[in-house]
Amino acid sequence: MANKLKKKTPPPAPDPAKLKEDKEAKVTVTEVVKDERTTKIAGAVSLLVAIFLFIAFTSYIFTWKEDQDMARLGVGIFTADDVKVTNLLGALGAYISHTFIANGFGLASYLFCTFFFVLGVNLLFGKKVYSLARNLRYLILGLLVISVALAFPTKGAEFSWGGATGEMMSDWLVKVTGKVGTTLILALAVLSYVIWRFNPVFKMPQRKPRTMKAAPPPPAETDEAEAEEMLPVYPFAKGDPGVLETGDAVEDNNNKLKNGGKNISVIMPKQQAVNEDPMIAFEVNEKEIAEDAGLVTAIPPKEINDLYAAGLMKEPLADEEEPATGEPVAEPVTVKTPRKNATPQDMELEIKQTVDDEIVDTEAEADMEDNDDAFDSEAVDDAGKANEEDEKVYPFTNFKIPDGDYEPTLELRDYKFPALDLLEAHGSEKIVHDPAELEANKNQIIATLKNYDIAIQRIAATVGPTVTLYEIVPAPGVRISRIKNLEDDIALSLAALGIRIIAPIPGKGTIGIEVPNVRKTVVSMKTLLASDKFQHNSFALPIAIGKKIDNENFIVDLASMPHLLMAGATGQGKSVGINALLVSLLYKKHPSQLKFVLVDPKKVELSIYRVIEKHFLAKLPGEEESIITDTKKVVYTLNALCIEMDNRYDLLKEAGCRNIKEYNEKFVKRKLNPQKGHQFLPFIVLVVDEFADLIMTAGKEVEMPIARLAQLARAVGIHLIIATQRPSVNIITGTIKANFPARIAFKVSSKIDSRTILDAGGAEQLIGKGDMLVSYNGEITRLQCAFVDTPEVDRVVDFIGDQRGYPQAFLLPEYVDEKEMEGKDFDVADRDPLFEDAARLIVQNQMGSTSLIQRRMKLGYNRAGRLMDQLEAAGIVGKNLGSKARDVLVHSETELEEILGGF
Ligand SMILES: Nc1ncnc2c1ncn2[C@@H]1O[C@H](COP(=O)(O)OP(=O)(O)OP(=O)(O)O)[C@@H](O)[C@H]1O
Repeated sequence: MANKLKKKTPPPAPDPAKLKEDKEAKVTVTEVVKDERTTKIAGAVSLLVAIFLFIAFTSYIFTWKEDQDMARLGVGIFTADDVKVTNLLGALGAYISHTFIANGFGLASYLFCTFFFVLGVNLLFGKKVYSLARNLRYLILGLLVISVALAFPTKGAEFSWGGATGEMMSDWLVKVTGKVGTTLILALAVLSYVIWRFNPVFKMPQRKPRTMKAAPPPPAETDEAEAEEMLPVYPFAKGDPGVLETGDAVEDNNNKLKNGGKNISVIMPKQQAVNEDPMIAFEVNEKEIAEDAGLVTAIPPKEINDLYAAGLMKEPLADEEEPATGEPVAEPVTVKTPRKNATPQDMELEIKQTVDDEIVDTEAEADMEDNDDAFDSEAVDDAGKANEEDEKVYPFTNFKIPDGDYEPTLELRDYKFPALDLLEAHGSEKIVHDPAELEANKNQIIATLKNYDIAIQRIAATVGPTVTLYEIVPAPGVRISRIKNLEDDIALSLAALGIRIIAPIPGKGTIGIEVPNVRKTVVSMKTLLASDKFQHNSFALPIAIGKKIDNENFIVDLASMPHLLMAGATGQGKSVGINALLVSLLYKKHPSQLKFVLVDPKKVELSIYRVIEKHFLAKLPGEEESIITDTKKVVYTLNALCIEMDNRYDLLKEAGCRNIKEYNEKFVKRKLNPQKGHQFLPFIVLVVDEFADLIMTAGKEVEMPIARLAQLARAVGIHLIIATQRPSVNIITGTIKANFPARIAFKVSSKIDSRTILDAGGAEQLIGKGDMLVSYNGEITRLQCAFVDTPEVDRVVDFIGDQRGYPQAFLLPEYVDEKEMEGKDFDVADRDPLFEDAARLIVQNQMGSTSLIQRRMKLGYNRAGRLMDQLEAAGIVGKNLGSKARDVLVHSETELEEILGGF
């Protein structure tokens, strides 16, 4: 040691000339002003001024009497010899307080403290923590309103509550409007100021959330500053919505967090808050976070026990369970906040742009009305004036119909599409942001990870209607599987049900943690249907299902799905989901284009649609009820649908078309002869509300036709929506599953059920009430299902049902149970009831073709073949000639009537 000390030689003295030269070259006044330290010092000074004013003013309230004589000396107070002031801040405090309070604005002068505080914080932290412009507006208006409001009722009092300015303005007001007028004006002004400044959401202090709706309405010319006013507010930063930095403890009652927010900066990106889908970027100061690591242990043992009891401890998801959250809508855009004196700890404003652009702000709601009109009139226009234009785009069919072409809607040409105002917005359409909740969850996630020595680079949040997605970018070298294995720990530390970890989010290189929001937002059907994506798409069967986490509307084409399997435990939103699908189709399709076959073993869920029987429903010939509830009838109906499918395939084959779209186009262009059985083919959507019930009672009899339809019916425009409460393997068999690539899972009771429906876990962790996972196109997306209430559906179907419909429901082909017909084939007495009709058809057309009977009489192949055999036996047609049509032996109808009369 001694040696070392000895060896240590003093550094060589710097060359003074050189030093001088350097200094002169580097330091300029501008640089001093721009220097980060100068700004920080200015910030500190400003904060000091705020504190100084606060103490001086407060002290003045108690000492003004003693000090007022001194204060009246003006600046002389600083030079007079015998000055004795009692203000805590001495002569300066007394003088300034007197100037601000007595000569100025009375107690409203406290607003100056907030102004300097805001200025100080902004300068000190080198960023726009609070909006200065907004505070300036609050200050100016507050000074005017508060000073007059205080001066008026306290006129004549010893203490100058409203200051000289307040008194002067109050006197003037009294002179102009009288005492009563002044009272009213002031009451109004104070009320308006309070509403503007502390808006009504502050009435709920238990959570202190702030919705977008709660933001003050922006003035006509919305600028950046105004936009900021719509940002959420931190509880402790009351009145300074938007941004938080270095907050003290953010305490969330639900999460029992203590001391969560220190040294973490949060920026609420204003642009997104105004639009929708805010991406809230948290920047993490890792060094300091280490101190927060103890947070997890802050959960009391009792709560941990509760969480165990609530079943929160669960196995981590297996690899193949990891679902994709939505399509990669747009890559996050990173915008460096333009500001001076950037330091390594500086924040970045990360904005995740979304595709969708409606909802969330109040403006969108106002637009809704316009959308209603546009949507409505467009549909009615298209339907009603179809033949007034030379060439028109047929409503929602996506092909053009020139003059002279067949118009399928002609029979119901006055049909009016339901208007959007039949639906409700369901109160809050606004995504609720609770910054305290976000902050607390973020801190918990970081702290939990930190506990396991997992460092992260960044964490960002996307607030959805039901859940918030926290995206984590782990530090280089961190194994993803480690984070995945912490699912239970994170769920435990957040004390919330329904947490899912997606590691990694496909295509993004981040890890997602979905945490349910404390306050959830209802996604109304109305918003979805009013959206541009729904109104202007080229889908054959557009269905609005719900909203993704990033608030993008999930609107897809049922025709390309092409069938949908829905499962979910009872009470989790299945029926609402089915109604949402049906209502979206009713809003987009003309009765000539779409028919529903509704199967409802529960007998109550779909009966509401009975009133649209003559417009949109299909049923078996001779049936009273159009909603099928009886299992036997369901079997008949499914088989009838199979016959319809076969018949349609025959038609398509004959027309040389590959699918229903080509066929209908050809038919509309009058290239197909209706005399040969051709007709415009509407889409048919089969909806089964409780599939499990059917399988239990009819088993294979139901499963087989369903599987057949699912395999083949797509090209001929028959689509299936099958829902079940019990997604067990004996209900959703391999055959069914294989043919339903698109599946929806509402909350289910077990992971096994989730695997049965989605081939992946996750649905057991949903939170119910329309929270769902959709497996579509190989991706699993979490959605909040659109909500449409029964009264709304009632209004829509009544609106349709009140209009003129077809004379009867769309008739499906008749199905006769083969077993019932056995042994009756050639018994003349037991001849098929349709024998005479078939005979007339054959004689009229002079064509002994089984497929003609099949198509025109809407019969299955077997029954048509049997009829043909009976016709042969009766001598009406000749022998079977293989692929060629049989000879017709009766050449006129008179001759036929004679033969028939003889039987
Ligand atoms: N998308 C949604 N948004 C908000 N709340 C919903 C949503 N879907 C369902 N709910 C709530 O959940 C309740 C139950 O929904 P629903 O009747 O659709 O359940 P279900 O799964 O069909 O039940 P069941 O199988 O017993 O008929 C509804 O009354 C509603 O309050």
